[in-house]
Amino acid sequence: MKALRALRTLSSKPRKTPLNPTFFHRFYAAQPQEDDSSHTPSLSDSENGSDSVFDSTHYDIPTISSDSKPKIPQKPTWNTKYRSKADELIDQKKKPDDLIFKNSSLAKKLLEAAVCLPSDDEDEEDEEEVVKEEDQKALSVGIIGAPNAGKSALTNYMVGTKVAAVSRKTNTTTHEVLGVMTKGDTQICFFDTPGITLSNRGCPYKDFKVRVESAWSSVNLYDVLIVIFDVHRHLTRPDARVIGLIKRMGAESHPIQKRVLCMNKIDLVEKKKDLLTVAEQFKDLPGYERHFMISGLKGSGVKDLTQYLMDQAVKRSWEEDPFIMTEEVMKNISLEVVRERLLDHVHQEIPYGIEHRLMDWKELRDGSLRIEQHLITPKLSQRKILVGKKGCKIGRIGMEANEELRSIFKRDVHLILQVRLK
Ligand SMILES: Nc1nc2c(ncn2[C@@H]2O[C@H](COP(=O)(O)OP(=O)(O)OP(=O)(O)O)[C@@H](O)[C@H]2O)c(=O)[nH]1
Repeated sequence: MKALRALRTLSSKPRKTPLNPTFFHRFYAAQPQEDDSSHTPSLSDSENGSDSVFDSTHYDIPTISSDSKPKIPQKPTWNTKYRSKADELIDQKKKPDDLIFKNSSLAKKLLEAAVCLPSDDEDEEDEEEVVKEEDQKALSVGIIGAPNAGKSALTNYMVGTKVAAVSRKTNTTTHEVLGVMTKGDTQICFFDTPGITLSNRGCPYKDFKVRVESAWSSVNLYDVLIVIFDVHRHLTRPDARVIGLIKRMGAESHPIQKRVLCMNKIDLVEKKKDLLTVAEQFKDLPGYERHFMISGLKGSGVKDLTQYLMDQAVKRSWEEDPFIMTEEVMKNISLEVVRERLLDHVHQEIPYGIEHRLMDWKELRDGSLRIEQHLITPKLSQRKILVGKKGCKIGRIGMEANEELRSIFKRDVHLILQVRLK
């Protein structure tokens, strides 16, 4: 939500569609916060020992400067004898058959692509051009689905950076996050709605209620609504509530909004004909303009979906500056990245109970970032699990997060994570 607000302020123009005015419960804050540890019962040194702190300067982490040393282009390491044999097989000169020719040229292209360095043309493709306001097109897209359906993973894949924590547990989307994809003259803003669910496992009731209400109230405000569900789960353990959601959203076509149904996680479905059975089940719903079979995590089918969305964009000036990643957004990303690592490494229900705060954010003279975050646990036992033996768990979380932040922000990052008791 903070990211959302921060990005909105970039635009001097008032937003035409008021997007989701509802108050979202904030699980964590992106603003550096006052350390109120003075108000909490103080810990003895042994309880709050140095192993509860991860400090990236204590580890041998490569720096941007060490990375940027000129790289000598690597020569292929294959044995030339085998290479010429492979060439021979691929060419199949003695059998000029159409299919063989197609396969061999495809295989050759793949080989070439695998060994060649990115060309200057590809670099240029990534460069964004200034698009005049009168030429701009825009689209707002909401993604709705049951918890764990893969909304965050799909958003991340399409936007291309970490905007929402993805995890194995449900209800990880604790606030609405805006992802912006700008390609050519078109800008698409994605709204990753918090899960609509009838089960409140893993999150307190009050929070749960706010989330459900806010998700429903935002549904009608988007130009396009993606209704997403986990098709693998649907085939193995169909959930009546998910079927209810799909049917409800597709019951009748919306006067303005276009709705599409996305069957996600197709990579997990072994028998592909099972997908057709599911498609058949929902094919008569008049509310959906298109059906897509996708894997938001692996990317299959996402290109078609993205193209469909690009085609829906209308002449409207962009809401967001495509060139700027504001500090506010960076702060949120730093929290999301750490949270994602946390969810990956701590398999108990702990991540939902801890408070996650950004305590300090500084851009240093050399351009690097110093980021300090605190993980505050309600129980000592939880703090111990998070810290791990001699600090190995928090160390691992910190190392991985530091590395990822460095690659997202393209600068050196000095990350400090402190685990402490409430
Ligand atoms: N194999 C596979 N796993 C996926 C796919 N999409 C998402 N996942 C996994 O499913 C889990 C849930 O994904 P999320 O993107 O966090 O789901 P969500 O709908 O945002 O979840 P909530 O925040 O709880 O509403 C994660 O472990 C993802 O890695 C997919 O296409 N294939």
